[in-house]
Amino acid sequence: MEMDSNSNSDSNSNGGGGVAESDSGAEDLVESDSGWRPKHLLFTPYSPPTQTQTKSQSLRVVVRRPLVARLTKDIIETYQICNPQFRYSEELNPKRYLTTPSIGVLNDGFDNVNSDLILNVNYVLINLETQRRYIVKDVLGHGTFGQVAKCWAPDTSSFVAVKIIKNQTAYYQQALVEVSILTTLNKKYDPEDKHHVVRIYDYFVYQRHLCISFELLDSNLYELIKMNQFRGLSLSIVRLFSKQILHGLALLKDAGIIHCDLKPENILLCTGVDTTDLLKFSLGLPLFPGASEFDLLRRMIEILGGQPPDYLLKEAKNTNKFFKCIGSVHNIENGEVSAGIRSAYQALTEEEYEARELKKPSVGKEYFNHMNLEAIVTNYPYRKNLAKEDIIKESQIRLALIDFLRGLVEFDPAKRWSPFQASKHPFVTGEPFTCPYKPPPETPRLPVAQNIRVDHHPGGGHWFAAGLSPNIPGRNRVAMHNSPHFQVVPYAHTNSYGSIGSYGSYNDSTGLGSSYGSYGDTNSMYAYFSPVGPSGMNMHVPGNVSVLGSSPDSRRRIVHYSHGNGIGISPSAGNFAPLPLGTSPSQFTPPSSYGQVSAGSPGHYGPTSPARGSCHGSPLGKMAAVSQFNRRKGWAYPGGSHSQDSSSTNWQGQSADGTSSSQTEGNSQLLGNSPSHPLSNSNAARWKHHGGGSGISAGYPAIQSVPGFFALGSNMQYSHTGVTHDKQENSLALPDPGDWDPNYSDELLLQEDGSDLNCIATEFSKAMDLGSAEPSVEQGRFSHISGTSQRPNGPLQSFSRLEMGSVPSDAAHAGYSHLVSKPSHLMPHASQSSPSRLGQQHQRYSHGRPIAAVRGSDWNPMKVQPPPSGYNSGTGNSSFGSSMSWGNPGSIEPLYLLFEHCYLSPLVMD
Ligand SMILES: Nc1ncnc2c1ncn2[C@@H]1O[C@H](COP(=O)(O)OP(=O)(O)OP(=O)(O)O)[C@@H](O)[C@H]1O
Repeated sequence: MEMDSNSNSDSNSNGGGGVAESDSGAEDLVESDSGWRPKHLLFTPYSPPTQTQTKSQSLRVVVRRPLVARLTKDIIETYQICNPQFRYSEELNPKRYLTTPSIGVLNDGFDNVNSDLILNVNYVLINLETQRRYIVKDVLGHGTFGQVAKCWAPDTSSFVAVKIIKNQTAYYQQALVEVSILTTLNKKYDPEDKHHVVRIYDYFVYQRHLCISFELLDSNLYELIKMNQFRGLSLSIVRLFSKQILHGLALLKDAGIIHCDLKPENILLCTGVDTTDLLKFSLGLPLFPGASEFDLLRRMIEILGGQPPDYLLKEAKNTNKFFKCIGSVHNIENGEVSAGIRSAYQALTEEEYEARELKKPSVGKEYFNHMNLEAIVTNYPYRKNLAKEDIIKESQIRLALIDFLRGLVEFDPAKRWSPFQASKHPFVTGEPFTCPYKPPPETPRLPVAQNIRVDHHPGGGHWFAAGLSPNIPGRNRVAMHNSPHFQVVPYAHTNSYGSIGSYGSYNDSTGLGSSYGSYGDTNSMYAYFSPVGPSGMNMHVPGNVSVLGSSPDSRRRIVHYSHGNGIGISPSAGNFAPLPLGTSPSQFTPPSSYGQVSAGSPGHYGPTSPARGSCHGSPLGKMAAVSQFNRRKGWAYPGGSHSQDSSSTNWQGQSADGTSSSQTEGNSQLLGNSPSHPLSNSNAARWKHHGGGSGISAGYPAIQSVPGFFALGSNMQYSHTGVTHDKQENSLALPDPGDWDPNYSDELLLQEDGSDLNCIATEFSKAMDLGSAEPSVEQGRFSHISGTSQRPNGPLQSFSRLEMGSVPSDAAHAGYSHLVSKPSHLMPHASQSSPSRLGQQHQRYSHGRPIAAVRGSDWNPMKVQPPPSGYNSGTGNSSFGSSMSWGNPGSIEPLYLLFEHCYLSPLVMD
């Protein structure tokens, strides 16, 4: 072959040369004409080649492409040289599947056995309404709800992350809630993208899968910690993260949203973190690596030196499971706790628990020799070779950290700091720490949902509007839904509640430690809903009452959300449906004995899935569980339930007397003093040190973030009002979980608590018209971004500051029409005029999640008992057990505050 013979020429000298060159051919001609003339050859005057020469020359073109190029990027050309008949066609390419398993067994072969859309590289997702295309390039991650793919959006010449929801009803519906929440947060609460909430760009249905397009972010916190070999992060990074997370939480609080799945995987980084800063200090301590609820509670009581207050224990569902009554509950009859009076409850010992429950509790191993927070933190070995003054400085920061943590994990929700209060802590602000921290009064909150207006976009690529339905056995594509008047109405589970808090992953759910750290306010919200009204949301604000509705027509049904119910958490964040699927176990937890939704478990749902787990079949999961707490708290949820029709698949109006007393922000101020944390509880002392312990074995339930103690943002209360509710007329035969979950039964739902038939807000998603995630472009946004350290390379898209769902009409007004080629659901951030964005993304992804945290040799190893020489210890002691092993993420319980479905994207180094 010509290519082969020429490949021995001096191609190496021109490895990166052009496609074809003719130098050597010319030399040959000269030689053949005049023989060998060594000296003169180089300087022979130029003369145009003769015809013969030209012909000869064309026959001897040398392709000086390097072999590797010819066999890779030039392979098609090479093939054609080998075989002139060869014609390339993209279709001949073998598909590189990104989804596992990749065998199509559902949804006409589009979905695998897990109801995941089978993706391959270059698979094109299309928003059929806008014709916007998303070309799949890679998979970024998996979650309970589906896959997240890195996609190229040709429209905007940018990469985005597209979450492709499993083709199942519950997931679809819950994902719509995610869309609602994020749209609201983006547009209404954080139009300038200052609060570290991921931006949503678009959503649509493709091949029966709801697809949600997000800004592309980077690694998640779990990956970062993992890369650092689970040794924690430097205090400065912890501080930075805390600050940004708290800002995000504060926003959620204002929006009346509770994040129920805080875990490292749900904190995404914006850019690579400067890992050199990891070299200063590390405190990667999983404070509560509980292997079971019992174990978790035991650790919390021991390490924090207290226990939940009696007024909570009195109401908690599972108090009897973990506590024994040792005193009179008289003093707490009215929800009061008298200071100084010994608790009426004492935590069970391991033996007592076993005797009561007839099973041994799973108990994980102990990592610390010191069994209270102060000792653990202060005795953590200092980095070796640290100068004395640095040790003093760091010890001060550690004290601040202890106080900070105390405020976050305070047992008593009445004393627990709000995100805003926590964000002012010296540990976060970097100010000198004067112990104890006195939090400032909570800022007055915005009335929840006030002025929110969500346009209804029935044709907006919606699943139903597109005439599609999820893959529900017995139900096919739903043509009847293909109506402009159709409004997505999820199936109803008005009577479903999981256990309190976010511990669907436990084998035994506890009633403790839920997210009851909220205060009510006196605002109320009405939600109007019409099954037929194509109109937008209509707000009416009578006094301090905000109204969220979808139609003014007479068929509306009204829900009155009162925020005046005192301490207790909103059952549903009011204007959003609860999370029907609960949470997924973090990777950062012990292995779960429950099967999380996994690629290999078709039809199996997460531990708090609609079908199983601690929700007892509840599709509502934790949000609903919270309502149960409120319901039990008389002042939080007065009166009984008055569901109109608990079995209806449609929106169920709620009634309430509206007279519930309010515990307003003022209360929180009063109660929000610096918590004192005396190791007063006798239980703390009673917990034995389980040195070495039994270790964490497979089959342990996953431990979520500590239930309740991290849910700082909650303020919406749900209560009954006297409002009557129109019955939904257009009752659609919407799917029941029994249709798709073989293990579902109504009995299971009722089994939990038959009185809870009108548990709140799962229905709200029915009333929640999803505004399109249409962005607008604002001049200010660009300058803002360039002027701040927040996501400097982040998206330049912004949603309208106006009403949610409004068409992106202000782009032109803002003078940015040149950036928007056409009205777009997608942000224009990655337009050609935004090279930094593209560059950034490239940079981020070409590294394949570029955060690399390499611990220097001067780090304290985590296995430090006794501490290696050269380590300083603040007290001269090492506090770590010799058995401590940090290599197994499964044994670590995170101390991180994380968001589910409202991803924070916090991490840009100052
Ligand atoms: N915008 C994004 N940019 C980059 N990666 C992302 C983005 N969104 C999600 N991911 C990756 O995909 C993973 C799964 O996403 P996500 O948590 O949203 O799914 P999920 O089904 O809601 O998960 P779960 O409910 O189990 O937490 C994340 O942990 C993250 O690694």
